[in-house]
Amino acid sequence: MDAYKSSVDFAEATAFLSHACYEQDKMALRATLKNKSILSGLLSRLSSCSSHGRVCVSPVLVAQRRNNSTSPKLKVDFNQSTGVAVMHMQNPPVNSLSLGFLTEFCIAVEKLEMDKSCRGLILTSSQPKVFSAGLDIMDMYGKKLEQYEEFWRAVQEMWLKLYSSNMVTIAAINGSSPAGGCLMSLSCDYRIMADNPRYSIGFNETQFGIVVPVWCKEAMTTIVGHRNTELTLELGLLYNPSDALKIGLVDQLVPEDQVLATATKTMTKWLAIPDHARRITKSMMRKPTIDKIMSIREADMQQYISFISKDSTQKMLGTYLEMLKKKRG
Ligand SMILES: CCCCCCCCC/C=C/C(=O)SCCNC(=O)CCNC(=O)[C@H](O)C(C)(C)COP(=O)(O)OP(=O)(O)OC[C@H]1O[C@@H](n2cnc3c(N)ncnc32)[C@H](O)[C@@H]1OP(=O)(O)O
Repeated sequence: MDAYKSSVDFAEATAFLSHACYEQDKMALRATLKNKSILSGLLSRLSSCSSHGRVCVSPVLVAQRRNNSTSPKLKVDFNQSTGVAVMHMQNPPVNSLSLGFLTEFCIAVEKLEMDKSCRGLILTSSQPKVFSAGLDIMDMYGKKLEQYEEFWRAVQEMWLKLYSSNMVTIAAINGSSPAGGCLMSLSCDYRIMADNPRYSIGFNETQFGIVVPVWCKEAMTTIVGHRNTELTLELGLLYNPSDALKIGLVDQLVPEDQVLATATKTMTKWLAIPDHARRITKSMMRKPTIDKIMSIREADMQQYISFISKDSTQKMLGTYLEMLKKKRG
C-alpha cells in the first residue's frame, strides 16, 4: 500500500514513511500518545512487529526506552482555548540537541500533532541567551558506530517532524541559534528573533570541519536562496540579528522581552487562515523537499556515519570541544 502518495495529510505521510509500520499500529500509536499510561505496552508491541520483512519500530520510540534521564528537557504549555502550544526548551546549559533531547522533542511534537485541538506550536528557550547550540557535539564524538547511527536517525526524524508539521510553527528565537539550532528555526513557518547584537544565528559547521547534510542545504536554499546558502555554508557564517533579517534567515526582529508576546500575536494571525487551505498550501511548498530527502534518507545516514567516524573528523571535533571548554576557563 502506498499511503504516502494517496494522502494529503502531510504529517501522517511523514509518520508513515519514517516509521514504516502497519496502519493499525499507527492508529494505536496515535491513541496511545494521547494516553501516556499505556505507552509502555505499545512500545513492546511495536518492537515485535515487522512490515515487509523490515523491523518497524519507531527509532525514536526505541531511543526513548533507552533514555534514562528523569528531568524533562522540554516544557509544553498547551492552551486548549487558543489551540496553541508553547514548547520551552530546557536542556541546560545551552539546549544542545542531544539524543535524549531529540527523542523527547519528537515524542512531544508527535503528541501535539495527533491532538486535533492543537493548531499552533511556538518553539522557544528557557535558557538565558541561547535558543539552541545545535547538535550535541558529545553525541558526535568518540562514540561507537551504532551510537552515531542512533543519533543521526533521531536528528533526521526531528527535522522531518518539524518541517512537515501540520501545525503552524513559529520559532521565538530568544538567544543564539547556531547550526542545528538555526536549522530547527528554519523548519518553522515563521521566525521572530530577539534584536540583541550579541546573539548570532547561522551555520558555522565548516569552521570546525563539519559538513551539513544535503537536506539542510535544500531547506535553507528554499528560504534564503542559492547564493546566501552558498556563502553561509561554505564560509560557516554566523549572523547578528540585523544581518540575519537582511538575508531573510529570520522574518522579524523585536526587543528581547517581546519575543514570546510577538510570537503569540503572530500565531493568532496565522490561525485566522482556514486550517485545510493553509495545510495543503504548506504541503505544496514543502513536499518536494521532503520527497527528495526521503529518497536519500539511508544514503544520508551512511554518509553521516562514514564522515563522522573518520579519524580526521574526530580530531577536529576534539579540538573544537576543547576550544569551547577553554573559553570558560
Ligand atoms: C530540526 C532538526 C535539526 C537538525 C540539525 C541538523 C544539522 C546538521 C549539522 C549540524 C551540526 C551541528 O549543530 S554541530 C554543533 C554546532 N554548534 C556550535 O558550534 C555551537 C557551539 N557553542 C557556542 O557557540 C556557544 O556555546 C553558545 C551556544 C553561543 C553559547 O555560549 P555561552 O557563552 O553561553 O556558553 P558556553 O560557555 O560556550 O557553553 C556552555 C557549555 O556548553 C557546552 N557546549 C556548547 N555548545 C555545545 C554543543 N553544541 N554540544 C555540546 N556542548 C556544547 C560548552 O562546551 C560548555 O561546556 P562546559 O565548559 O563543560 O560547561
